[in-house]
Amino acid sequence: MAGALIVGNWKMNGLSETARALARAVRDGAGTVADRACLVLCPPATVLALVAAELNGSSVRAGGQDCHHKAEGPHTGDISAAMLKDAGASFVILGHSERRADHGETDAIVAAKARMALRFQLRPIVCVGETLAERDRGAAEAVVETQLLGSLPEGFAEAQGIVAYEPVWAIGTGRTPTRDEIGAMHRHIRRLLAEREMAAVPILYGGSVKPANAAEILAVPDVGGVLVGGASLIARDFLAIAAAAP
Ligand SMILES: O=C(CO)COP(=O)(O)O
Repeated sequence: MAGALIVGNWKMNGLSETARALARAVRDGAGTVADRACLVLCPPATVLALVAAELNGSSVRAGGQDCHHKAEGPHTGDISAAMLKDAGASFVILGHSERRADHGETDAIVAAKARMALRFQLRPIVCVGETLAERDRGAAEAVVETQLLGSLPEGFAEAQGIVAYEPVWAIGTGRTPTRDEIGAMHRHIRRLLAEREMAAVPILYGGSVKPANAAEILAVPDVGGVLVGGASLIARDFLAIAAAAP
């Protein structure tokens, strides 16, 4: 896979008709950015199979937003890595801050989920990021380091795992870190990965990425792509973000 990874996290948005139309519009526009970006759509699990069917035969891939840390069993309401794979996913977002906050996901659980993803040939996108309070007290790098080291399983780099840096205070707020702040954190993550022989792992930035700031963010050294929430629900905006890849 060459070029920047542009991943759309639809979160809890998308019924069949809108999901199908959005997937189709992204698929139809993907050709114009194929030379510099790889597109991935992560819809809710209920529409994953129909999104994957729309994307079939195109360069755009589908992904899940979470998977369980066990392979199968008595876990009412949960979705396994094998189910995501079966529905057409090739990626899965793990440890998103909304899940860490709403579902008490610890680093150890995120690592166990990532292990499942690897077992079922899904590329895990493991999210890390500090809160505003943590940044304000100068703990951002330490927090991200702890999350990173606790959340990545053995074999992560070999299975083409991906890390996403998403400062919690930038998600859905319209507020983004400066270029220097993004660069410093990505450099920090790059060094931590390199020390563990994971230098090739792509590092995405996420948090209020829009067409207006995408070019600036994607040009920051060590930014290998973006994880897009709100703007991924509008095909034109998502494709404009992809077109901003250098
Ligand atoms: O959480 C995000 C992607 O996973 C970012 O969301 P927004 O792009 O809506 O800020």
